[in-house]
Amino acid sequence: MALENEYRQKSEQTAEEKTKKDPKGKPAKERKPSNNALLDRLSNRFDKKRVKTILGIAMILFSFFTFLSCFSYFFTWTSDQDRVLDVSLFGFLFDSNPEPVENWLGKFGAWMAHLFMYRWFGVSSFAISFIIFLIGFKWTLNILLLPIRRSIAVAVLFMVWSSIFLGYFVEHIDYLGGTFGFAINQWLKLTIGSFGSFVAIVALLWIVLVVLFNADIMSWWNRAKGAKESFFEDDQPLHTNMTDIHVVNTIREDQIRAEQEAAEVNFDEEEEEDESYGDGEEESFIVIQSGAEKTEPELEPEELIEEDDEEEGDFKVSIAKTDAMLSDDEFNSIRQEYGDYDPTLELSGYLLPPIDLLKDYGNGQVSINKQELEDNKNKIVETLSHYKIDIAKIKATVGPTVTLYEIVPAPGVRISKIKNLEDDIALSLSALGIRIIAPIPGKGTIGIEVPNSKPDMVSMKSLIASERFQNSDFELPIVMGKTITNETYTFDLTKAPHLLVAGATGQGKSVGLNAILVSILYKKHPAQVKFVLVDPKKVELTLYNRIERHFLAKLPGEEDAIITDTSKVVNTLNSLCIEMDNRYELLKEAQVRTIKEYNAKFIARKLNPEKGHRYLPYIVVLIDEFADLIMTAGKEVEHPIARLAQLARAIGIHLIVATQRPSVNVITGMIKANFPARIAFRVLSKIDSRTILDSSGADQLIGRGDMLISLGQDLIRVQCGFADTPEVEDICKFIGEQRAYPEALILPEYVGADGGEDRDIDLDEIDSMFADAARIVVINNQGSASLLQRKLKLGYNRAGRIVDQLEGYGIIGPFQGSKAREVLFSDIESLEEFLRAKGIN
Ligand SMILES: Nc1ncnc2c1ncn2[C@@H]1O[C@H](COP(=O)(O)OP(=O)(O)OP(=O)(O)O)[C@@H](O)[C@H]1O
Repeated sequence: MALENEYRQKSEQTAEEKTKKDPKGKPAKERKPSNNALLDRLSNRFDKKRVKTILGIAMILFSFFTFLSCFSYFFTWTSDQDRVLDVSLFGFLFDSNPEPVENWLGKFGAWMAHLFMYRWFGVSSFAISFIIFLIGFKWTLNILLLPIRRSIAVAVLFMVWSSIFLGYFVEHIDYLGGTFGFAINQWLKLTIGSFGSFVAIVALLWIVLVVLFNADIMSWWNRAKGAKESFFEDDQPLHTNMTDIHVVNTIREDQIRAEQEAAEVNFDEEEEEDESYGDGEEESFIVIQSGAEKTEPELEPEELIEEDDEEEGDFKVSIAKTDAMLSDDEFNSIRQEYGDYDPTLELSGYLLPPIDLLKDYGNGQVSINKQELEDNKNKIVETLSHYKIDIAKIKATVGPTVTLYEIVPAPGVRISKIKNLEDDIALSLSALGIRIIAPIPGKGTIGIEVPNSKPDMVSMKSLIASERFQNSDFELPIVMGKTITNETYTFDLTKAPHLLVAGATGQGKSVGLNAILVSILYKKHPAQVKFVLVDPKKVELTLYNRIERHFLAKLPGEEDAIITDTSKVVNTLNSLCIEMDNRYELLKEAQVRTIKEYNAKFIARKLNPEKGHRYLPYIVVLIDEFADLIMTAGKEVEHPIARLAQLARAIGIHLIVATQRPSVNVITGMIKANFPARIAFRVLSKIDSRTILDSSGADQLIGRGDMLISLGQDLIRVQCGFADTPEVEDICKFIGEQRAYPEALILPEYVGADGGEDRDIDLDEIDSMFADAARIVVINNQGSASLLQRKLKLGYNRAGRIVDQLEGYGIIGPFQGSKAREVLFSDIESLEEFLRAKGIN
């Protein structure tokens, strides 16, 4: 119905327009065309598209002309050269010599061929004809034979190179390398000699291949051995299978469509018989002549835009034409030209730090002291024999700092008996840091780890340069150190997915954190990963200030990216929670489950940036001195950390939390549950070791980078890689001096804690029993109104109000249905500190 009405309205409008026409049937505006209208029509006639088409035809002709004249040059140059040598085109075309030239395309052909073949690039100049033809063809027929920009780049670079190449080998045939190739070779041979020139030319070819195709020679060779592929498919190794791509960059697609539309407009214009009737708008419709009003049923009413009738009874209908569709080939060729999205493009010249910024400590080999091994073995066997434990077999594996003695006990020996002898064996070996692993998982032997008297240092250089690390295809590769069997220990932070690091002061924690950061810096581009660094000690991470605009993220309006102030930590963590929620929203819209899938889709241009999609870098949040933070900010930090730890793995936010004091009020159950991956440097007590690792062992480490890593399953003893502060400084300097983004990655704004959760609760309104109620819920570890009712003899309503206030202050968690509310303070001391800070008694 609505469509019918619309159609009727349009018919009426047309009738009105008809009455405006003069008796001869011409539209009123056409009767006296003003000068302006004429000008408009002229400019319409010579619009950009038409000029392009004309130029395109000229270019195609010219390309054929240059091709033929150059081709004929091979046969005619000997007789023509005298005449074209050193004369201008004009002088040559209008000289008085009546004798014809030999070139098949006359004087102009002879002159052009001489220019291309002799004066410019020799035979390689055919590339010029090819480029002109390609552009002409595109402009004329709007058909892309090959990706234009890429083809020009390929043609020009190869033209230059082959001209030099031919000039090197065949000096006496001028038209092979042209004057360009000849002159460059002259200069090269003079400067670096004949052999040097040859090497330079080969190197230049390599550079050209790398520049154009990011050439990986070996993979080409392998592919060449396999299937035969087309030239331009071959040279774009990054492209995914084109047929899989369903969405193209919409801006680009619209442009192409608009261009095609424009092309047809002009075409229609010429078809029209009475051009004086057409104005710019009318020209964009196909004109269908019909006998009478019968056309109506065949048209969608909304498509009918205008009727332009000259004679009564005749019915001329204009319909809006539908959008032109690209053929599959056209679509793919455009996409080929555009290529995948490259997140690193903005800093495309970025260089990863070179390995020589790191120092060698030792020769990277484990030094073996046979005498020591023998002595230790004897002492172990002796000690055990004192306790009547017989050994069937003993074997030693020497690591950088520790040697593992594997024992196969005689049948009938109880394993726990050996385990209990830890201290006795340590005494007999007079060594610290003996650890007994009974049994070694998956081996059926008992391990005794004994520190070497002269431990070897593991340099970060040897780890970074290791094949295992360099060949790893992890998303966030970390190389931590060497295991007891001297293997490089690497893991993927995204799989961890969060790390808890603990160790008493001076045991190598800061060095370990540097190893983590350095690993990522040696493998990742600034577009791929960002760090949020929290350093309450204010001195440990300041080195990384230099890479702020490359690798760091910060809150809007903040001066420093490295956070040293506790209150800012709370804001930053909450801001990260917002970023997490935003990222989940993006993932939902993209219908993917992880950041990896999301980025892959974005790179393949399947997600539209206009809809808020963007390439998502990983965010690594590193918090040093977590204990300090918990002491000052309490639950305010614990809460967002727990939230991030629970949810952030899929959207690429990974936490590394380090602490000197791994006590239970710092590493609470909530934190522990969400940090399955733990690294323990030496701690001072068994209890601390249990808190961090859920087992003892960290208290028996020897310090100086000796550590235990648990990524969820087994405990692995690793000697941490060492990179000294000046080395880290050099790496940061190297990165910092390169071109950077205008600023650090800006995190979403968060209305701070001072203005956040407890802002809407007025201190004056706080119940006089609030502090007591808070103590009761913390002591009883139960956040319920009924508890307060009972203990404080309160009415239901007042107890309910106090519970709301406790929640508002972050002392208890939100309402959880039938479950009791979670109490967010684990001990009364931290609550008292919190209450004092808030001025509540
Ligand atoms: N992997 C290692 N190899 C060799 N020596 C190391 C290693 N790690 C640490 N050390 C030595 O131990 C010293 C202290 O290390 P580090 O500064 O990392 O301790 P820390 O645990 O961070 O102490 P704090 O918590 O007080 O900052 C270093 O200066 C270095 O001499």
